Amino acid sequence: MDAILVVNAGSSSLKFQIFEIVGKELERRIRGQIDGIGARPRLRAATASGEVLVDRSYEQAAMGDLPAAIAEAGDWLRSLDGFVLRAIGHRVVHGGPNYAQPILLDHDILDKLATFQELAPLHQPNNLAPIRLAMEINPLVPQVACFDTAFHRGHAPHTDCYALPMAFYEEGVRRYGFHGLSYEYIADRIGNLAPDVGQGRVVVAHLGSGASMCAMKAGRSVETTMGFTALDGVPMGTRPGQMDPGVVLYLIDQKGMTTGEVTDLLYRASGLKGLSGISGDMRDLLASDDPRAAFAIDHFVHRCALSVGMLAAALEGLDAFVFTGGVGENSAPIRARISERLSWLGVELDDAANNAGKTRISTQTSRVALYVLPTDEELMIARHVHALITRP
Ligand SMILES: Nc1ncnc2c1ncn2[C@@H]1O[C@H](COP(=O)(O)OP(=O)(O)O)[C@@H](O)[C@H]1O
Ligand SMILES: CC(=O)OP(=O)(O)O
Ligand SMILES: [Mg+2]
Repeated sequence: MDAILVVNAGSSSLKFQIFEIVGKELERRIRGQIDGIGARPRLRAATASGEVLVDRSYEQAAMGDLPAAIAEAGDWLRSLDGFVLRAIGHRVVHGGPNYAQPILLDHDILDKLATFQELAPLHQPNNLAPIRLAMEINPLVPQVACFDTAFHRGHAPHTDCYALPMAFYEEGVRRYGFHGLSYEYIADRIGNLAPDVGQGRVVVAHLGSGASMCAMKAGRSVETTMGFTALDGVPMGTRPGQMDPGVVLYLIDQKGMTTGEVTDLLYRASGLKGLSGISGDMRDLLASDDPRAAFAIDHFVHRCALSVGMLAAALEGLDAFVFTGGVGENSAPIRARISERLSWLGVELDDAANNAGKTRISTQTSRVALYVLPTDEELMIARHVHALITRP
């Protein structure tokens, strides 16, 4: 069968899906992921009807990083029969100032995308590695990059600049924003689920290992919490979120830290992991009775609540709030903690609906509708790829 393979390398997971091309439609055939990379790696894949094809756990040392996961997932995918790959779609986190649309990849473009590696060190190298691998193994199969930054590209310049001399903006020092494929999918989903809400003022919280929020008006991004890199905004599994840049100067000047050491601290050793000293995985913190775990969760909830205030100000009001991403989709207690902090905005959580994992989790009287919508970055990528390869 004719198929599109989609690859999505996140900071703690490698997700993949295979879609069959059925005329103008796409039908999901296989969905898989290696998650818990660096903590408790596990490869799982299933058919669209839920039949488990593989479920393998690994020692942390056996799969300590994304490249190891890419190799393992690649081996497993190559063992599948029956698919004729018509294209491979990739999530590429940083598109810089010039890539605002999905693009057919060649070696030149790949080299240009590699220049953004320093702006997304946890992602970009891992996004580009499977592209290079597939180019070697399967040079005739078209490959398409879909960018996490693209959905935010319509922001007004006075909102996506930093208050630095404008020359920096011109050379690309801007607030790009990320998780755009997730937000684009959610905008589409909410537009179908509740068309009035989709036309309104919506804040979407993508809370995963990386986390950000997006303010949407009529389905378009107008503001977001992440910036030049995926370090900004709300605290994450291993990244601090918004921080005074003076701290970085202090680390370099007073502590004598090198660029590499600061990069490592900010991308891999901060956030929930750094603050708790226990883990960057929200599941571990929720299960722990160590007060440092509770402290890190308090900080996370506090910073999320502040960000919603900022984004509601950008929208001049709020009609709906959506939880998505690994934490947003799966953790009723975190949703409850954040919702509680939004009561001043007119948010009323329906506890029973929240605990039952319903799609709509606000009460009938809530001024702001609350939703839990599982994201599907891979489907969004597959749609872009399909449109691009079938374009006349
Ligand atoms: N039941 C759960 N409760 C709390 N957190 C969860 C739960 N399930 C998954 N998570 C969190 O989701 C994170 C992964 O989210 P995901 O969006 O898949 O991450 P990535 O950034 O790698 O794409 C994990 O680090 C874990 O902390
Ligand atoms: C941009 C980003 O942080 O992505 P992820 O959440 O997949 O790590
Ligand atoms: Mg992700």
